[in-house]
Amino acid sequence: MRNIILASKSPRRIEMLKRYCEDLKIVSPNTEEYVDENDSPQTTVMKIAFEKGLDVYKSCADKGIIIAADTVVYLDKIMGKPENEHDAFNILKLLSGRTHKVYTGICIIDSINLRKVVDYEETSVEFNELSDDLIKSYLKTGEYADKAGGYGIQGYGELLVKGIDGCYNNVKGLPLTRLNNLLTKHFSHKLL
Ligand SMILES: Cc1cn([C@H]2C[C@H](O)[C@@H](COP(=O)(O)OP(=O)(O)OP(=O)(O)O)O2)c(=O)[nH]c1=O
Repeated sequence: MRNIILASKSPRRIEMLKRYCEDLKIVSPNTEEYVDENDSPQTTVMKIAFEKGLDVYKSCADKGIIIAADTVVYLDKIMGKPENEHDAFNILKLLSGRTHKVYTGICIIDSINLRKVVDYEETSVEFNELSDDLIKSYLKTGEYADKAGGYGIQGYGELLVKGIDGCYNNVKGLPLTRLNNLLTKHFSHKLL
């Protein structure tokens, strides 16, 4: 049985993958998340996921299948985690009453057989009209801080969302179905 190594410090990614990998090894990547203005959101998340995977490939003594991911929100521009509460307020104002895309890039590296696959998943998320009062109440929960786009669909952020089209887990930061398909097709490994 090959080691599965998650290159992430995201509590959501850890929780999601742990359900399928009892002996999951977790290694935090040490990378700067640089966004090139000329890149599409799809290219951006794949590049950053690859950088995270490569960093852990270089630093981790254990060999196995390394999985890394990166999530951004896209509406008119690429949005990562808000810098502060004010930034989060402006992002949520922009998302209010509109449909945005969430992209998660996945990078899988087999450090034994030296194979690598990079891909992404896309989900559309429609937001309710958000009053300034609702945004302020939401920000008070503090949930916005470590989330792309300043909200968490799996938390109080569910009240901001009118509907989604596509993979729910992709919005939470790890598209499990796409990951399982990639693992099965390219690495002969099944999550279940
Ligand atoms: C939109 C949205 C994002 N998110 C999270 C998923 C990601 O953890 C985070 C985006 O940040 P990322 O930079 O993708 O990941 P991270 O810094 O949390 O973790 P690591 O780089 O160590 O893997 O936003 C939610 O949890 N719920 C949501 O609804």
